[in-house]
Amino acid sequence: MKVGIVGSGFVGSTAAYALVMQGIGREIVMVDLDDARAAAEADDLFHAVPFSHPLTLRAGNYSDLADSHVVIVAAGINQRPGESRLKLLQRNAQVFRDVIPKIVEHAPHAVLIIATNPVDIMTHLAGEFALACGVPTNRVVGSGTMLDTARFRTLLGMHFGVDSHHVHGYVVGEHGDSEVLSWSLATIACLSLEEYGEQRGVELNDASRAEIDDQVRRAAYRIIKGKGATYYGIGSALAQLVDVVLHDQRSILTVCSRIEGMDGLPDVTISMPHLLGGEGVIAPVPLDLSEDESSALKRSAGIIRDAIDSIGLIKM
Ligand SMILES: NC(=O)C1=CN([C@@H]2O[C@H](COP(=O)(O)OP(=O)(O)OC[C@H]3O[C@@H](n4cnc5c(N)ncnc54)[C@H](O)[C@@H]3O)[C@@H](O)[C@H]2O)C=CC1
Ligand SMILES: CC(=O)C(=O)O
Repeated sequence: MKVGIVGSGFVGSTAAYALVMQGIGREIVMVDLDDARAAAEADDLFHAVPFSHPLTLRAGNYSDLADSHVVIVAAGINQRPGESRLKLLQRNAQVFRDVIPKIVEHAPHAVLIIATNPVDIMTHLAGEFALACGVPTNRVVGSGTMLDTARFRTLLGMHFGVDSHHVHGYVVGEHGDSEVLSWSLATIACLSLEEYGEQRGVELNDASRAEIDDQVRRAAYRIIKGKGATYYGIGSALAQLVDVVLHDQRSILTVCSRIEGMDGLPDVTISMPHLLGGEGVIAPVPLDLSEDESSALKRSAGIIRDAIDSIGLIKM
């Protein structure tokens, strides 16, 4: 099972590392505008194989992506400290005009997993470019709010003293400043957070909610200020997505995909829980959000829609 990675910087190479460590896939090909960087990352990663799982890993060009089952796209620029993801839009849209048609030309049957920011809009663009080349939009999936959901679950787990694997709760909407934490639906052991907290004697007051909200929403800003980039969380999320596709796992994850006409949202690519399998998106799963969360989701969808409109018609 072959996995391509286009954009072999921090995110692309950390995703490759997570694949190697977990033995996901049998062959990995790393592509980058900067050939020397892709070659160096591939060499370094290949030396981890004897300590993990047998697979082959090498740098290549677009034609080497032929027969890939999945291609991760992490090409483009990253935020500078203090910069929002939306600020990257024009420059990364230009990168996608270059890379998506080349990927689709050489790997027409692959599921594309998009990580480049702003990921909702880049996934929308990738979907349009791919569709123009005959690839259905269900095969274009963005990592969306998988990372934000992981951050939310981690912090709730810490607050309540529970392993985050046993905390269920989603972040939906934009992977960005307007994202929506679905507090009203979060559960531990099938109990609402309030019920679980009451049982265990752990209070969840307005101040702790605000603190968790800030820690989730502003996580990337803080990490980028401290070390220039985030990559371990997203690398792990991307590896999970590859695993889901390669093994047709039918998992439910908060990826982003193009959603047309759901719950009064505009035609937009946005993160919601989605059922995912070997061909990418099977279906989004609408949530019964509270009134406030539902309004916040509509607002978030409007921000994504405006950003899509701001780059004008798709031209390749
Ligand atoms: N979706 C998410 O949750 C996350 C997304 N990101 C995003 O991932 C992207 C990559 O971030 P990093 O890996 O940290 O950046 P990086 O700068 O380390 O790597 C980006 C790579 O893309 C390559 N590249 C640029 N233009 C290209 C082109 N036309 N064709 C092929 N390769 C090209 C560059 O040479 C570079 O190696 C950024 O947009 C960042 O914001 C980062 C973290 C989380
Ligand atoms: C950079 C980014 O999108 C994140 O860490 O959430």
